[in-house]
Amino acid sequence: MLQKDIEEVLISEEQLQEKIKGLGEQISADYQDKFPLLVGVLKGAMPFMADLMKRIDAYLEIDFMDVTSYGNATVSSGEVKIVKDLNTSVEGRDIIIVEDIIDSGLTLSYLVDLFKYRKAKSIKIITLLDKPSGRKVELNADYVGFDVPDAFVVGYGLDYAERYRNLPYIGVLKKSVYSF
Ligand SMILES: O=P(O)(O)OC[C@H]1O[C@H](OP(=O)(O)OP(=O)(O)O)[C@H](O)[C@@H]1O
Ligand code: HPA
Ligand SMILES: [Mg+2]
Repeated sequence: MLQKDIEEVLISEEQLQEKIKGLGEQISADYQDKFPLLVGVLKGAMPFMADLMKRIDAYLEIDFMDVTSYGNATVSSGEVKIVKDLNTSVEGRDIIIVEDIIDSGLTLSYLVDLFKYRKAKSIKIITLLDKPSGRKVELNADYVGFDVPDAFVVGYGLDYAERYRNLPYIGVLKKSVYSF
């Protein structure tokens, strides 16, 4: 049913799980002697966060922030709004921000500045997808799953107008779905 709106499957369910296993192993090794706080950025990062945390073999805590800047559009409004803040203090903590995608970079640069201001001890970024062609501010992740081309992608947490988050793979949306 949903598949009729998809132009092309970019990353299959199997490819996603294989990559996430590898990312989990890297983080396990890097944080063996630490006690990181994983901050999932809602709503998009929810499936990635759930799968990733199960692949990390280290003591950790999780928390979530809900920020939004796209609304129902395919380009960022440029204004990042906090819809829900953390319940946990970040002061003195090793923070790992967990994102589904870096596109313009505006969401993450806002969060990195916020956590610096709140005196985090260290801040690292893990993103499942990176779209370098979309960047409006300079920003690089410490751990990246896959680079994606200059197209609006959906699935595995990523939405268009709140839909398609429940697709189990990453796909490119048909242009006819959002330009009419
Ligand atoms: O690098 P950027 O251009 O800032 O784009 C990336 C952000 O945009 C999307 O979130 P969105 O604001 O759509 O909220 P959502 O996760 O609830 O869909 C996505 O999930 C990232 O958080
Ligand atoms: O390509 C995208 N798809 C879904 N959400 C997004 N948020 C930024 N870029 C994207
Ligand atoms: Mg969105």
